[in-house]
Amino acid sequence: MLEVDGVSKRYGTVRALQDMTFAVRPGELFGFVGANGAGKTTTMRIVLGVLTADAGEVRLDGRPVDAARRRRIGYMPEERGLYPRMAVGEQLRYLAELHGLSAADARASAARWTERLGVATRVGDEVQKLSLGNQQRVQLAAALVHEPDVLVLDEPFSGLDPVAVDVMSAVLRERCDAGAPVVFSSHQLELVERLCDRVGIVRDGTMVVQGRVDELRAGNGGVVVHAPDAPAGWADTVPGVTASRAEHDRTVVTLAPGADDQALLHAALATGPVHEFTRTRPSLAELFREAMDHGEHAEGSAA
Ligand SMILES: Nc1ncnc2c1ncn2[C@@H]1O[C@H](COP(=O)(O)OP(=O)(O)OP(=O)(O)O)[C@@H](O)[C@H]1O
Repeated sequence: MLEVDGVSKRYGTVRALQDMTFAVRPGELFGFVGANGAGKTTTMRIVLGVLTADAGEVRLDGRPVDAARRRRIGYMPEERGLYPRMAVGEQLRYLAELHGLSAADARASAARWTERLGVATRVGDEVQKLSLGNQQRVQLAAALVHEPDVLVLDEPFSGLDPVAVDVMSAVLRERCDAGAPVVFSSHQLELVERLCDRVGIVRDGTMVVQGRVDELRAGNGGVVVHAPDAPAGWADTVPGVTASRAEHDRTVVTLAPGADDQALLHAALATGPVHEFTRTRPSLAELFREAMDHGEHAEGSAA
């Protein structure tokens, strides 16, 4: 389990992180989202020890992350950081050996990951000669080549074509299924929604929303009702309804988190026939916008 606990960080007068707190469990894919400058990269750099926190602690399996524990983390930094003039295979073997693998294991691991990530034919080429998307595949191979127990990836999907997105998604899911905690940042919210078990939304250096994707989406639900004989405002007095509006011949109702939709259904049926009663769920993008607008603290499920 990877825990970021009460981490704060300033760059001079800029407050980059304020009491940043979240945990990623073994076998969990955690999506880290937030506006530009929200503090995602700073958090990841602190996890990897590239930066030191002013306050708070990062723990791996309950213990502060020291040099030995840090070696168990696979990291894809935002600034990437491969050696442009070194050949792909040589670079991966070097990184694996740097993390303690024997020469034979490093060779086998580099071969396995370049094959898995579709860059096996490029092992002899300098990194700078690869397209950006292929460099990114190599960057993921670099994060994985020492067989880490934990993955921390800063925007691994940016700039990838749809096929590469599928490869990257499959590999991340695979590592999770093997029991690793995996955290990655992304601005591609549809992808995060589809891929992640849990998400955290960061605003101004603080985690403002976190929870299971399905629970967060279910918690703020709405209902579209088509009850043609219902009088205007029929839903307004139903318990649990926080807002309702007419949209063409439908009523669009917002329910409070956890409200019973059956009370609404009974109220609709009491007005006459009901031809449609559909639960709608906000997308992660809508939840994100809401979190940016309001910024209140909200917990989807216990962290
Ligand atoms: N080296 C630095 N010196 C001064 N301020 C910095 C430095 N690095 C980051 N910051 C500031 O810290 C805040 C958090 O930046 P950070 O890069 O962590 O955000 P981010 O969520 O990763 O953003 P993005 O989505 O744009 O990558 C921002 O206000 C940024 O301007």
